[in-house]
Amino acid sequence: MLYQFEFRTYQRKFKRALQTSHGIWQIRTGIILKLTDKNSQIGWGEIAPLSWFGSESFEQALDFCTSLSTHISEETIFSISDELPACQFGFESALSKEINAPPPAPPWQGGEKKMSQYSGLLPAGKISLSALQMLWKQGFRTFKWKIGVAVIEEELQVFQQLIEVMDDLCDREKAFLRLDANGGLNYSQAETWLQTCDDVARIPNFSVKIEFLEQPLSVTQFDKMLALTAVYKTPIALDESVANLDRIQECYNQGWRGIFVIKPAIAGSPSQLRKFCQTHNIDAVFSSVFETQIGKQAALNLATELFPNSRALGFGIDDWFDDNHSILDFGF
Ligand SMILES: O=C(O)CCC(=O)c1ccccc1C(=O)O
Ligand SMILES: [Mg+2]
Repeated sequence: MLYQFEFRTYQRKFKRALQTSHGIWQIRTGIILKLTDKNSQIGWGEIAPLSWFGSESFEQALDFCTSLSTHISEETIFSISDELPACQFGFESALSKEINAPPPAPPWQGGEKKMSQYSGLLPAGKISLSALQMLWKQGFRTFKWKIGVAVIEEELQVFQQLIEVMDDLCDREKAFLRLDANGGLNYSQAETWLQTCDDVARIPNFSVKIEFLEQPLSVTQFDKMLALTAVYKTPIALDESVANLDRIQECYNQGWRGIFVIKPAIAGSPSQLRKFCQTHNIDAVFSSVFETQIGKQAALNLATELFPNSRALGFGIDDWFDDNHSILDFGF
């Protein structure tokens, strides 16, 4: 079967630039795909590359889309190179036709998931304290905070304030905090953070649980992260190290049984990812790459299918964009 293929690029501006240990990110660029079959049935997909994470770049994805003809087959889609994982995701999602019209309803308006099933993303630094209050009011009870951005002494201080504020907000319920270093710590800093988190777990009557430390060290230091899991109680989650399915498989084969952060939009072919997750019992956290509702819906559908009762979903990022200063033209 041949599909008529059309695409549009988009640009979305962050309200406040995303700061990670990789640097500062101001604008999210991506591509919306539209496939129309011979019965005029439409499937939508999204390519949201993250080149600093190891996926193809926006330019490479755009070159690929431009190189295709206006009518493409399933064979073309299922033979997209593994070098283009975000394209594999976008085209396969469009093929599945599960997303009917852009933009699909936000998941929390559909009623199938509550805010408490998402993790809200806090900005790096002290401003996280006011962001926490806002996200708490919206119903989030799991939060992720970026570390490895400022000097460690400063971040440890904000961390103590953050968990105190969280504990004060808790009324019999529990709250969870994830720390994401984006590979920006050295070994001794990683030890300091893990020890600090282990200490939090021993505070009597404390309502805040440190769920995990995400990607403390760089991708090249897999063995060291594996070693750290044997020393500290606080779990470690790999993110950059498992950016695509090949890397997920590699880390699994090298003995990783800690948490895997899966970002479906850059992980590669969803059908291959499905196969892997169905044959290996992994502890997974699904996470956003700041895709639009189209990619997000496809990613969440996969997450819910594969891990129906999993950890909070890392898709609590809706407040991050300023769409009055964005170019989002889905009017095909
Ligand atoms: O995972 C989440 O909760 C939010 C998404 C997130 O942190 C993220 C978003 C875009 C790029 C990288 C990352 C990351 O996890 O490092
Ligand atoms: Mg991360």
